[in-house]
Amino acid sequence: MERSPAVRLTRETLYKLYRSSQKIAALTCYDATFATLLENAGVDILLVGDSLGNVVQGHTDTLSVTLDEMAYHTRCVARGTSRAFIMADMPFGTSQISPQETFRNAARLMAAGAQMVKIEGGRHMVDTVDFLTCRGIPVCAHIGLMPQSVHQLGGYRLQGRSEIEAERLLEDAALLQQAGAAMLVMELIPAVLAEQITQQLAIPTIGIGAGAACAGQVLVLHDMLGIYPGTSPRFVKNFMLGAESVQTAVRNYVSAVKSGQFPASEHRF
Ligand SMILES: Nc1nc(=O)c2c([nH]1)NC[C@@H]1CN(c3ccc(C(=O)N[C@@H](CCC(=O)O)C(=O)O)cc3)CN21
Ligand SMILES: CC(C)C(=O)C(=O)O
Ligand SMILES: [Mg+2]
Repeated sequence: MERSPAVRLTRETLYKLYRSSQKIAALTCYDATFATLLENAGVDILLVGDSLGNVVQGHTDTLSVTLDEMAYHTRCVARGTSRAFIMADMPFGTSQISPQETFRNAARLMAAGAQMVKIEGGRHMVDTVDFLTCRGIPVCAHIGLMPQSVHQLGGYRLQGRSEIEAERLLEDAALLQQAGAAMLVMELIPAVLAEQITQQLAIPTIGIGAGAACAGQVLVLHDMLGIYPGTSPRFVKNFMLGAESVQTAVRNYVSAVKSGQFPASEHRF
């Protein structure tokens, strides 16, 4: 039975895709026009990413993006959609102090139209994930390369290379799921590790630079349209090449994710 069009795609619908082994297609989105386009092209999750610091604001990292800015872009995306699932990033500095403060900040993004917030961090975010989840805010955890920690990590580098690092990420994933995380984004980790983590978990994993075994994939919109200046990371594919319109490019991305064709071996580590 089709739900009424007024009802937004729910987390249960995403879980249904996951349980029936259908891949979840996600893209970042920052405004109403693209929100409508992506929704009509079949994108399951619109992520209002703090990557807007790079692609919208022209910064070289995501660190200066504010909660007000995230709420503004979340409102723009929400107005452009009627059924897409909207996830919003908690920007740098809004989830680090305490679970209480994080809840207050996350509530702003939920009020702006998000159905779930995403928080960068491993085991040290367990209390926060539990606090939010118990109080009605679904959380997507984000491990591996955490761009908000770029100065700690020493660059946008592949994570989980050594056995010790890989073991730690496996444990982080299990702890975050146990704390109530509804989904898990894994960024820039070896494909075999992402596969192991995906198999270990009962919640959907969404990969970016994490191979094809994840339950879903996400890319930055401007990267997959080939319009972000500079050289792209290895995990990016330009879907505008050979496509006659933006709509077609996005549709091709959705089918490539659903069929498991993307990411191919040249996009993995
Ligand atoms: N436009 C855009 N796309 C993104 O994917 C993105 C942003 N902005 N802003 C926030 C972070 C930064 N990200 C990045 C940035 C650079 C690399 C990168 O250059 N990676 C190289 C080296 C990997 C390695 O071998 O260690 C690569 O080839 O993928 C990866 C992720 C991901 N996020
Ligand atoms: C790349 C995705 C996962 C993200 O966090 C963002 O766009 O900010
Ligand atoms: Mg982000």
